[in-house]
Amino acid sequence: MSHVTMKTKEEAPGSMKTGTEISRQERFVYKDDDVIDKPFDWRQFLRLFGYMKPYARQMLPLVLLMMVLGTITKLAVPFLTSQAIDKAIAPKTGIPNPALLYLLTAGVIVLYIVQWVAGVYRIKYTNVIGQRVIYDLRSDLFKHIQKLSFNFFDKRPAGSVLVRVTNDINSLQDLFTNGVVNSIIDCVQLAGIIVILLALNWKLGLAVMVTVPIMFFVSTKLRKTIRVAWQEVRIKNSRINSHLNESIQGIRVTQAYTQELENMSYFDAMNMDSKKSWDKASAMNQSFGPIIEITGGIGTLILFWLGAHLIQTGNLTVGVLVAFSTYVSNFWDPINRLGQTYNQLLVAMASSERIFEYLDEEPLVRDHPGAKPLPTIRGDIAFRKVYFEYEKGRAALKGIDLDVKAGQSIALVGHTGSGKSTIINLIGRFYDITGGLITIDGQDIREVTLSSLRSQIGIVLQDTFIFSGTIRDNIRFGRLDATDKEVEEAAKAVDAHEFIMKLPDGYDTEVEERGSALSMGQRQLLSFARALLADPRILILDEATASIDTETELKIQEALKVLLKGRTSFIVAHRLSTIRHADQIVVLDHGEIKEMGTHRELTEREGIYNGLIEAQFRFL
Ligand SMILES: Nc1ncnc2c1ncn2[C@@H]1O[C@H](COP(=O)(O)OP(=O)(O)OP(=O)(O)O)[C@@H](O)[C@H]1O
Repeated sequence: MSHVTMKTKEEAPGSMKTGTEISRQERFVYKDDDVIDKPFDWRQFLRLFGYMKPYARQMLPLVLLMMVLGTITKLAVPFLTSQAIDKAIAPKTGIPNPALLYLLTAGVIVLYIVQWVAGVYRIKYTNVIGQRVIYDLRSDLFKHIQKLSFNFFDKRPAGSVLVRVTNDINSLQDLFTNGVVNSIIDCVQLAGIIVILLALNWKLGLAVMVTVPIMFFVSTKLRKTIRVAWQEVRIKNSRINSHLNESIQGIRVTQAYTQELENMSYFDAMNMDSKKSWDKASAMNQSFGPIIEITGGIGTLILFWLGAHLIQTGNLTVGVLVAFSTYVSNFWDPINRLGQTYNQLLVAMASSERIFEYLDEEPLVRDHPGAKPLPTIRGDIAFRKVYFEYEKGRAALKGIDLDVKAGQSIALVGHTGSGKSTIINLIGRFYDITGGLITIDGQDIREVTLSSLRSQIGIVLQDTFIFSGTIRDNIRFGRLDATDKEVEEAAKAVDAHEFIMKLPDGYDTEVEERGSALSMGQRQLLSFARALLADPRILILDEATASIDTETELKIQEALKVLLKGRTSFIVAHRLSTIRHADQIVVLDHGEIKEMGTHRELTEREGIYNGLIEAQFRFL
């Protein structure tokens, strides 16, 4: 793996870079694969083809039957043609045999029909198998990615995850729908042609095939470079996709900073890069065609030269020569296709390696063996000497001790980066602590099942994620079996009902992903309703920092009171009104608790809290 950065111009050693150059060159960094030519990995190959297993029994026999029928009929036609020439049109006796000619012609027609029907059904069944395999792979991958822990997503841009679920899976599609079956057909056909050629006239057969090893050698060498070139195209496209995803997600910031032109020129460079690599690979690919044609031409030359000689010496009939020429022309196609399938297979192996890498990624946070479901909780939470680091050697929390009684509300305050979000991430076990113990009602949270723990914790994040769908669906996300009435009651309780009813279709108004048509305050109220509907014993809330008008602020404060009532709550608090009402305020600094107490207790001290409060007032 390597970091790939776009460079707009070559850096001269020791040259000075301007700010613009630095930002243009190093602004976007995407993690790509290197173009590597790995030895064939049989275990991975078997794992990949294991996906065909569930369908092999039902459909593979049918596919094989169609394949055999198709191949036999294809190979039989030239033979019948040779018989028609030698026995019906120009037999040794000199008397043509029209009856036999009609019979053989009818035979050829029947063979073509069988070949056509077999082809139609073979394609139909292989497509079904291929599509099912792709469906299974895609859904396995999606299911697995959903289970992966936060740390997995911390390390990867969304675009690159997206590329694996889309591009990499798609690149397997061709192999499964065409490649596999076609290559079996090609092998059978090739073997059939070789046997027939040798049986018809072994001398001529061997002479025609003399070019095969030469062609094989040349093409193997060439294909390797072609394959690497195509791999490069794939990597460049994958980088474009990552960048596209990032650009669209960040379009508002781009426009706000009027960076559109910069972005366009960066994208242009990427696009051009991709086009160039495509041109290169495609030109290389085209060079392969003439090699096959020249070899085929040499084969045909040998055939007619030696064939004519053999006919003159009475060792070959015209019919056999005609059959030979058809077989020989059918000989190069399978060889060509086999080479292509081999390339396709190697590309698929590279893709499947990337897919399996994700599938093999174990969620860091998972149920321990013997984990029991957490019974319905009261909501006592305790932190005992809790240590945590996201990256080895960089402690984010250092020995946190905290006791929270059921029903209490805790406000977490502190400078940016002091560890507030980290604490709330640990309660829901989105990361596992590196030292110490966190208990809920006296139970170590690592000893209970994740689903039983998380289902009893409600989380309202600062970035309130609204999914595409109706307002009703978005609130119901808190508890999927809630009735419409319950959804509306939750909305009423947090005072969201009024604004929802003003929307064009009320609760049935469709909102786009991220709820961009809603205001920040509205999104927040919706997420409160969602959390209220879930009715968790423990509530975690990352308060939005964005300033909202006083009226909405009051609304949110009222909604919060409803939401927090009777629940243990942790709030990353930014507003004085929220902080003041908390039962305990925990002041964090560089991952440690520096002060703890009620608002009154803390304001009486000359500590960090006082400094934070004063700073807030200074800006008012
Ligand atoms: N996903 C992550 N990977 C690595 N380090 C992280 C990650 N998230 C946070 N950190 C680091 O852990 C420390 C604590 O971060 P945390 O997000 O808990 O701070 P915070 O108090 O919530 O800050 P803010 O008020 O700015 O949200 C910081 O030094 C931060 O850089």
